[in-house]
Amino acid sequence: MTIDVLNALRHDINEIDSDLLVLLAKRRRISHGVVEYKIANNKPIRDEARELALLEKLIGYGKSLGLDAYYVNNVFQTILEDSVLHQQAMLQKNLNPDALSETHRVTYLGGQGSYSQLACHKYFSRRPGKLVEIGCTSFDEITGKVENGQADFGLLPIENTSSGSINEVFDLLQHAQVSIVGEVTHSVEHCLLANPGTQLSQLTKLFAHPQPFAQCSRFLQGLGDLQHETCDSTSSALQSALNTPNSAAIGSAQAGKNVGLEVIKSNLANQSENHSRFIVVARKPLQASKQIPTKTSLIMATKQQAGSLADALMVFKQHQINLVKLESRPVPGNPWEEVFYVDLEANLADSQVQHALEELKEHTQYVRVLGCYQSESLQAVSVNT
Ligand SMILES: O=C(O)C(=O)C[C@]1(C(=O)O)C=C[C@@H](O)C=C1
Repeated sequence: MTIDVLNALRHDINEIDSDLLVLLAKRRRISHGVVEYKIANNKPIRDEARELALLEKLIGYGKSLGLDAYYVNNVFQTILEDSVLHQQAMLQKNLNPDALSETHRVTYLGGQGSYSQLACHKYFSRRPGKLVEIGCTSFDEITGKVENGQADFGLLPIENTSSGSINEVFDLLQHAQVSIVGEVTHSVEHCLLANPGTQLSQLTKLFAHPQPFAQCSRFLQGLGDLQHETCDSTSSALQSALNTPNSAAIGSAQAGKNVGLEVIKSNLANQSENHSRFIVVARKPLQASKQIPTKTSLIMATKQQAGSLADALMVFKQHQINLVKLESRPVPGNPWEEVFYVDLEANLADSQVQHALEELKEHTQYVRVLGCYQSESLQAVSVNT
């Protein structure tokens, strides 16, 4: 085969790929039309029976074209996830027209290439409008900018599959005057990034935010005696590595590429599936539609008596509310007192949630709702392939 033949084949592939994109954009536009029907008829956005029927039909058709079921299923699950999340975001915009304006001023930790920036792009890609990004160097600064109106939204990492809950953010939520209005999960693929030509064996110093250090602890133990320097954010770690000979930073491959650092080792995280969940906060709460899956987050301090936490949790059971997260944190200045962070798989507007909150008062010193928001963890429908 000559190079001309290869070029001709690549040209054909390019054309097909462009056609696929045109069709995907067209599909998305049509699904936006479906939202209007669902809003007008008060129907849930997600229709799992329709998704199942669609996937089964496509898998069958794919087989007749020589495409295996696994491949077809994967491609269309991705398309459906995009479709559902887009529709849900549209519905939320429809419900909160003033809060979700044409320009979103968003503040997050770090700058170019930080994981928070990647998560911010993912979240706002489904919420059309001009994005004005404001990088910060601490979580306090993020909530501060939201509180004083310099930013409309703030993005805070709250938990990670390798390192667990991010306590600093939970503690901040005790006093910050913000509401949780959304969440986004982003996969975090840590790499060791160094100036081009640097070998692993030459490294004497490592820069990273405390979170990547914690999430890659097993890999780092195996590296021996390297000096660790903690940085405010992954972006500042990258800059430090860039300016320090025989050093490296922990960050994403994309972030390294943006600033001219090379990947010298990838897949560093303790868990192969390393994901971070971020919450999106705003000054005022947003209304969350009952047509989409939602979470309600709250903080409560139980009474200082035996069994009060169990009694409080029983309230959720009695009202058949699924509790998906429970985290305890000390109260600053009050030794041995704890507050509990609770995520419920429910909508604040549901009557059973309202009743539960009322009953909860009997077993707690205080309860504060942090927000009710669209849950972005979508469970894919399961198809027999
Ligand atoms: O058919 C619908 O009801 C749609 O909203 C479209 C669509 C899709 O993209 O195919 C999206 C969401 C539903 O869960 C099912 C299907």
